[in-house]
Parts: sequence; structure tokens; C-alpha cells
Amino acid sequence: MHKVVLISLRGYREWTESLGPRREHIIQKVQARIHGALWSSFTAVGALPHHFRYDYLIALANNVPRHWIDAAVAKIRRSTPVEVDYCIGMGDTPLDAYRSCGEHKEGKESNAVVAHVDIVNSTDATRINGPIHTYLRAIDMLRTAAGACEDVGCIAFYLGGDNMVVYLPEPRAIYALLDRVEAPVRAGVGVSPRPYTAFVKATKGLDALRAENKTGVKVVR
Ligand SMILES: Nc1nc2c(ncn2[C@@H]2O[C@H](COP(=O)(O)OP(=O)(O)OP(=O)(O)O)[C@@H](O)[C@H]2O)c(=O)[nH]1
Repeated sequence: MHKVVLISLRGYREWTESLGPRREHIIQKVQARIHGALWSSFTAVGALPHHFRYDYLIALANNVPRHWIDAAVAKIRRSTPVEVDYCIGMGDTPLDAYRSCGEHKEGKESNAVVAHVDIVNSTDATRINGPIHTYLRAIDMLRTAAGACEDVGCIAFYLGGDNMVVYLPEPRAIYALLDRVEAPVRAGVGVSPRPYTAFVKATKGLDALRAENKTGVKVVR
């Protein structure tokens, strides 16, 4: 089974609105602080987080002990202006785990399976068409991947540039996404007990495809 942690910032909406109309610069600085704290504290315990909506944060946490998750959440609390709640979900897929958050399901935790997906040759595309064009291609890739994830039970997030991370139920699920994504992409898929190690392996797979000037998928176990 896969394990997902969903973190919610209690009263975040009310906090934002309490700042008055001249608030966005304050909100963005706070969200940048939360972003950094999340990526530091959760990767340090082997989980693979994503800043998601900022009022909600998420992490794939297969085989990460509960008390390590508690400690990582406690570190985030130091960066947030409001109280932080979280739930843990377990499921046959990461999407099922996210949807069952708080249901206290039990089961043997499987290896984490994570994809690092990159659009080929964005630098040239950016030089020719500009960064907004390639940014929108990345957002299109994410939206298409999210549609495929409804079928295979994955969860996809934007990482910046032309990169996407996907919490997968199993390695072959990546093909359901790539069959639909129009842009030429490379996908490293990492498999490991802990999610952040799986992501590092996925990046190694991506870098290996790039070095061989290949597209498609490379699985690193
Ligand atoms: N989050 C994240 N962003 C990356 C990573 N590598 C590159 N980027 C971003 O993606 C942009 C494009 O970099 P590349 O994908 O290496 O450039 P490219 O021209 O597409 O090169 P190829 O992918 O080799 O075809 C960079 O400007 C960075 O913003 C990564 O590992 N993680």
C-alpha cells in the first residue's frame, strides 16, 4: 500500500483576508517560507513532499515512521502563521491513499514509485517562442497527466521549468500518462522503499536518458 500525508493550514483563508487588500506580498513571502520548510523537513525523513496549494501541502511517505512524520510537521508549524493539521492516508494507489486520508487503513507499505518527467529541448523552444510558451506546455503536460492519473491512481505536480513529479502506483503506470502527453518527454522512474530516494533514482534515470539523447522511460530500482 502507498502512504500519503495531507497537511492543512487551519484558518489560512481567514488569515489571508485579515491582512487587508495590501496582502499579496506578505502571503507570497510566507508561502516561500512554508515551501522551504516543507521541502527541508519532509525530504530529511525520506518523504517526497509538494507545496501543492500552500493552504494544503502533501507528501508521499511510504515506509516513513509516524513519529518522523510528526517531527517533520512540527518543523513546518514554525513557519506557518496558523495551526497545522494533517492526516495520513493509505491506499492501493497514491490517489486512493490521498482520498482515504484520516480513515486509519492498515496494510503493508510497498516501495514508493516516483517519476521525474521533463519536456525535451525546452531551452531551444524557450529561445524561439519565449518562456511563457514553454511554461504553458509544462502546464498542459501537468493537466494531461492529471487526467490520466484519474485512471491509474497517480498524483502529478509541477516542479518548475519543464519538470513534473508523479507519485505512481507502479512503474508501468507512467505509460498511461506518456500515451496522452503531446510534448516529447523523458521520464525517469525510481523505485525505493522511501519516496525521496525513489525520486533521486528517477532523476538519475532522467539524466541517463538525457545523456543517451533518448526519450521515453528509464526505470531505476
Ligand atoms: N525542478 C527542477 N527543474 C529542473 C530540473 N532540471 C532542469 N530544470 C528546469 O527545467 C528548465 C529546462 O532545463 P532542461 O530540461 O535541462 O533543458 P532542456 O533544454 O529541456 O534540456 P533537455 O531536457 O535535455 O532536452 C531549467 O531551466 C530549469 O528551470 C530539475 O531536476 N528539477
